[in-house]
Amino acid sequence: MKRNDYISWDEYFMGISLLSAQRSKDSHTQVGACIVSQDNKILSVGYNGMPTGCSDDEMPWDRNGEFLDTKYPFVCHAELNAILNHAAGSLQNAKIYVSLFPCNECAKAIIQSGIKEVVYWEDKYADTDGVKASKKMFELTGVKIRRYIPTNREITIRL
Ligand SMILES: Nc1ccn([C@H]2C[C@H](O)[C@@H](COP(=O)(O)O)O2)c(=O)n1
Ligand SMILES: [Zn+2]
Repeated sequence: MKRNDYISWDEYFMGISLLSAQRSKDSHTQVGACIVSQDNKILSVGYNGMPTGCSDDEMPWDRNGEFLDTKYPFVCHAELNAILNHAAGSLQNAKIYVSLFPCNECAKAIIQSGIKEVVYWEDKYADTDGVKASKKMFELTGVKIRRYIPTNREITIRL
């Protein structure tokens, strides 16, 4: 008999986004992203981290202080990493599952890559101009945004 308590597509892809975030070295905010084709094939994943070749141990992870002493000018966002990690093929009409609503820079990359839907977990920076700009660009370009509705399903993975 077929089991019927399997996870939904949304749970599967948001789960992968949240799992990917666990790879982040950022102690304040860990972000994960999972890009999926129209027919629910996983195309790419990413998380926020320093650019390849920039040592996680040497780069700053601070939030405050002189700009160049903080993580902000250096860290590569989860969404951008997921887009760039997709080495081959097109992202046209794809969906992106993200654990945090995209900033304006990632929004531009999402739009330019052809992604047509953003499914997000959290929008904790909704009051910032960056996120307001993202929403304006998504609206103008017809990129659908949808908040993931938590199901409260618990899955234990013993590693
Ligand atoms: N949509 C986003 C927004 C932010 N990030 C990254 C960039 C930083 O590593 C971290 C935010 O740090 P905070 O200011 O909360 O200390 O999250 C991202 O990958 N995607
Ligand atoms: Zn971003």
